[in-house]
Amino acid sequence: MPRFAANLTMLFNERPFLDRFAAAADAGFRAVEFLFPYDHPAEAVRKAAEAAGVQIVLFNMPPGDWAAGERGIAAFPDRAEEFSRAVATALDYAAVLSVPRLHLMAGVAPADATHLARYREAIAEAAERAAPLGIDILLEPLNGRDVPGYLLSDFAMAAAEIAGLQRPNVKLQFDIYHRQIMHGDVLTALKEMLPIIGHIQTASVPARNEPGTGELNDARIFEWLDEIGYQGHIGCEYRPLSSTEAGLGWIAPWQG
Ligand SMILES: O=C(O)[C@@H](O)C(=O)CO
Ligand SMILES: [Mg+2]
Repeated sequence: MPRFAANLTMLFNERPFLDRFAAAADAGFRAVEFLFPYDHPAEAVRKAAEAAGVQIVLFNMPPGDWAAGERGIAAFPDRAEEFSRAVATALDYAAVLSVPRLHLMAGVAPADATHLARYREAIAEAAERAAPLGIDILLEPLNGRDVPGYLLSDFAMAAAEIAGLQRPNVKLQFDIYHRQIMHGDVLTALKEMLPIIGHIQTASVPARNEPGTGELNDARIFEWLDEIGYQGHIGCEYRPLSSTEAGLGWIAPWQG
């Protein structure tokens, strides 16, 4: 049976961030993920998750100036010091929150030799510092329609980077929504990439709403993940069509 994690950046965001943990638990979720916890002290986030009885399975490292459109700083040679501080911040939060994986965003940058070399160096640094804490560093290709110019939009490139780095705690964040927009062939790719997948996320395509409302047979994909032996969580990273709760009918058959 697939295990779903509510993405608290997109779901239950009718409420303040710290209230979303209890709302997710009330809706039957036992796990959550989100983009960024950094507006709140780690201890406050830990207490909210603990009180709700939910496990936090993923969040992102600081991405630079998100409001200004930045989507990561890893690929920029002149941001190396800021990147090192971001690693420290993310690892501090992950330790308090007992979170086993962090998404490292590349940045909106050309995939030229300079940016690629720095990207690899940054991933290696994050992986090296995360390894003793048992934390995985995840790379997620983002589709080029939502994030034009993002350095990592190709799943084969992500797989090649992970293979090239040869660090067991660097893994792929396979977001089915981005995969379908960029390449399609979702079932085959999930099976082939399973050995390097550290986390999966889902949403309908193309509108990024509830599973079951788009062009893919999402129920079949969830069955497939069981068939191929995926053991991790599936992050529900979609924008509800109306309220979060009103749109949760799709999950009933999977909540046991
Ligand atoms: O798919 C996404 O957009 C997220 O998983 C993310 O981390 C970057 O926006
Ligand atoms: Mg995603």
